[in-house]
Amino acid sequence: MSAFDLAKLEAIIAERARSGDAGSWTAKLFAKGTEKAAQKLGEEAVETVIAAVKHDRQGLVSESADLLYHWLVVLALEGVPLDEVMRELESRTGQSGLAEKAARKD
Ligand SMILES: N=c1c2ncn([C@@H]3O[C@H](COP(=O)(O)OP(=O)(O)OP(=O)(O)O)[C@@H](O)[C@H]3O)c2ncn1[C@@H]1O[C@H](COP(=O)(O)O)[C@@H](O)[C@H]1O
Repeated sequence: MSAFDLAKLEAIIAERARSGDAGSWTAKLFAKGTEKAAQKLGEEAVETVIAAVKHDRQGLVSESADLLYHWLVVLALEGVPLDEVMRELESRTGQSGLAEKAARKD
């Protein structure tokens, strides 16, 4: 299991965004804003789907990494911390999550 995780990538993205470094893809995306970053996110999602349906295992790994990176960039641009998404996912697990889901259907 890799020691790398999405929280570490989120921290790297925040640091690179602040850097304004001309050689930084992250800084360039931040300068262009949510619309461009969300467009890239959509492209990476489509490329991930294509790799999956082609059963291209290495492509699926590589496109998934691109997808997660661009997803975190969009979250950061919109001021949504990764932890908020994790808490949302957590709320959907176990009994309390199921109870909430049932309540939403009423
Ligand atoms: N994980 C990533 C990551 N995944 C994808 N990309 C970049 O996303 C870009 C877009 O991918 P595409 O396949 O669409 O490339 P492209 O065809 O050149 O792009 P367009 O022509 O469509 O604009 C590429 O330039 C990739 O390098 C990433 N760029 C950065 N990171 C992480 O962010 C860190 C900081 O990077 P910089 O901001 O570049 O310093 C890195 O150390 C990595 O940890």
